[in-house]
Amino acid sequence: MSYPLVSLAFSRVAYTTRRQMQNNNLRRFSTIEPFAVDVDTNGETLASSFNPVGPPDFLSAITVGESIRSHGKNITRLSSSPDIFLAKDLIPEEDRIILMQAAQVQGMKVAGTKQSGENTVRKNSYLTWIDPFSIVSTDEGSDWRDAPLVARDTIFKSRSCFAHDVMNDSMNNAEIGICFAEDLQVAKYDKDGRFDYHHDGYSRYLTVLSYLNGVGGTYFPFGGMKDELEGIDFTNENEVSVLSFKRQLEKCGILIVGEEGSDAYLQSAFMKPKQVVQIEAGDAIAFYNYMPGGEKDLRLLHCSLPVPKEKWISTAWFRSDALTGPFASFKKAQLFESFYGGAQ
Ligand SMILES: O=C(O)CCC(=O)C(=O)O
Ligand SMILES: [Fe+2]
Repeated sequence: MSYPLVSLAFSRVAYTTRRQMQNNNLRRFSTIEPFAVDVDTNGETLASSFNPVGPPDFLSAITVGESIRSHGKNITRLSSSPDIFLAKDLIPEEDRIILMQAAQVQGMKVAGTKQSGENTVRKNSYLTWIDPFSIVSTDEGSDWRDAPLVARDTIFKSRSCFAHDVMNDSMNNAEIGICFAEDLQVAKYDKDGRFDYHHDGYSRYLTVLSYLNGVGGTYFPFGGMKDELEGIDFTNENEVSVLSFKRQLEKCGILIVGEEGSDAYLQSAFMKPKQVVQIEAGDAIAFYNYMPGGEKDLRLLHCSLPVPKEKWISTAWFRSDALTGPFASFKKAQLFESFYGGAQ
């Protein structure tokens, strides 16, 4: 039995497993709701909630403000729809020092991500990438030479805590067609450095951002705004119209602050957050940038506000070219079938 290729002509493919098709001899598709699978068996309930580009089940299960302990870390849900989590103490101090030293030794480039046109959206910001698999000798005794090991460990912890089981399995099996991790990015902002509103894009379905020196400044205008956002299709808008919508809101979003405190940010008229979350050095936030159907979720727009002092972060990005974009539903049905299909 093959997949209903005819449905591929539509931008949405029915999320119907092969087993279901065999059982029901049915081909269902919808151009409105790709995951509206009728629920009449446990298998189908599982299918309708199966979202490999979302949080793992143990995190999906917790509500905003609730914490759990998993993989040795304390994880709290900061927002639901969009999903944002906080992990305490993801990177220990000695590893943070190694990453910052290695970035400097390796050399950091001016970060100049371009938006359309010539405007660069980052200011006073520098970055480098730490290759987790570069072969290094520790003979010479410099701590920063351990950086690849630290990068590997950081990426591994990030995905163990935050990637869906299916994605972790795929990464364990090096199925890069489904999911892979980028090298670890280390970025530094000088005082007044910033990174304007953006969506992480490039099929980066999961971002795990760790604060290396305890300075925050990350702002999610639509974090923690589930009810206010009811009925708005954030996949059909463009970033400009989404941001103009934001301007209508009196108070919105989640601001992450560190040891620098919130005053510097709140004095600017730039934004009025609904919630301020305090982080410490070593803490990490994780967020999921794509909808189950593969569309960019613009509720995950975020920025780094201009920082009052030097700021260091490292970022682990997990990408799925297969599960973002127009054929995501099709690929997801295939994945569901291979992971859960046999169990029914
Ligand atoms: O520096 C921050 O707080 C945000 C960084 C960020 O959004 C990115 O690197 O994509
Ligand atoms: Fe970002």
